[in-house]
Amino acid sequence: MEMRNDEEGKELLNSQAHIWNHIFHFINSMSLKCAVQLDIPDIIKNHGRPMSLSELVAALPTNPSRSRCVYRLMRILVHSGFFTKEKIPGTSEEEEGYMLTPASRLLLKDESLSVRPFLLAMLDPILTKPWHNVSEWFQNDDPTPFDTAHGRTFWDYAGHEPRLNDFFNEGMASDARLVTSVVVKDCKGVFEGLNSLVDVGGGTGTVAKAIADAFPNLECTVLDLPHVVADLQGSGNLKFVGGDMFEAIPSTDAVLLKWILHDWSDEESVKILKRCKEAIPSKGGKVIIIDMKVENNEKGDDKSIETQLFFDMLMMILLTGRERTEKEWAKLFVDAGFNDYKITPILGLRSVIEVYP
Ligand SMILES: C[S@@+](CC[C@H](N)C(=O)[O-])C[C@H]1O[C@@H](n2cnc3c(N)ncnc32)[C@H](O)[C@@H]1O
Ligand SMILES: O=c1cc(-c2ccc(O)cc2)oc2c(O)c(O)ccc12
Repeated sequence: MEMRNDEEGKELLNSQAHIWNHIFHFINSMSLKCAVQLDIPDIIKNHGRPMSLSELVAALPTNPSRSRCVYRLMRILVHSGFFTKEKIPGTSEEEEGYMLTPASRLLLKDESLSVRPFLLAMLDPILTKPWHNVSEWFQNDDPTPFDTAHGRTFWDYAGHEPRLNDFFNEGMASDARLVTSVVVKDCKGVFEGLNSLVDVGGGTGTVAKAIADAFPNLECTVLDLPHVVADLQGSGNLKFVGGDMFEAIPSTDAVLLKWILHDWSDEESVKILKRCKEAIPSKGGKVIIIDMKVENNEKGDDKSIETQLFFDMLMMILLTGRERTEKEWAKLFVDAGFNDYKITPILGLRSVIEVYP
């Protein structure tokens, strides 16, 4: 390629930088994974004041010859907003130490809304391997790149690999704590008047437990795959049932589907919704969906557009699912035989969608 004038030269350099930044994006994720595996966020938090590089190196289980490399790791993570550098009180003016930011606080081990389990799961070779099989999958007829990489479905793999199962269920539970705190506080009306609720694909029961506690007269049941609920004990108005939502859902006034339908294709989602319709009364029954409603928009700098595109790709690579616009949600409801729906945005991209028979 020949450079013809200044404008073209500038464009060429910008294009090269654009490609380099895309090629090297994984360095941000992997540097963060390394910091989390070394427990750097917890070490800095426990230090209680800005932590100098030498204090950090001394607290880490690393080879002493790596101290300059710790500096380089921290430098990229300061740049990407996971740590800041602040003056250390009581030291000479130049001395600076590392502090947490709101983002690295969400990576602490004992933070109730911690994203740590998801970070470790997402960047584990089990879940990064399928990304190397995407072009192969485009040319074969496997259900997902995950199947191409591992020879079985995500849910089957999770049932046989406790590490993935534990990270995944822990990650889901921390997200469930965040969403439930909002739903139980701001969407009380959604559950009022109901006597029973089945949380289908309710995982380890974080959401159902919070709802059961907030509404003591509501009988709550978690239905999930047998390996997920095997060791879980219900109490009071909460119980756990092992089963398959494609086969049957226990009769109930309302079914809750939180982060379920985006895991599945339209055909599979219609099947699930039909099972839900069979489980609820045709008068007064409803399905309560908590999921993303996305905009049909791939342009723009808005961070939330990037998040929705990432989630949509994640659903394509690991599962057979997708993120949906309001029009796409409405088509699912009609195809499953429902008559009406109401969407209430609750948290960022996520909404409560009440669907009526
Ligand atoms: C993305 S997670 C959502 C968990 C929970 N609803 C939440 O939002 O925290 C999907 C859940 O569906 C469950 N699941 C997958 N296939 C299922 C099936 N055939 N029947 C019942 N549950 C299933 C998984 O075990 C998992 O707990
Ligand atoms: O495999 C996943 C991961 C997530 C996920 C990752 C990171 C976060 O901060 C939040 C969520 O979410 C998933 C999900 O909602 C799902 O239905 C299936 C798989 C995953």
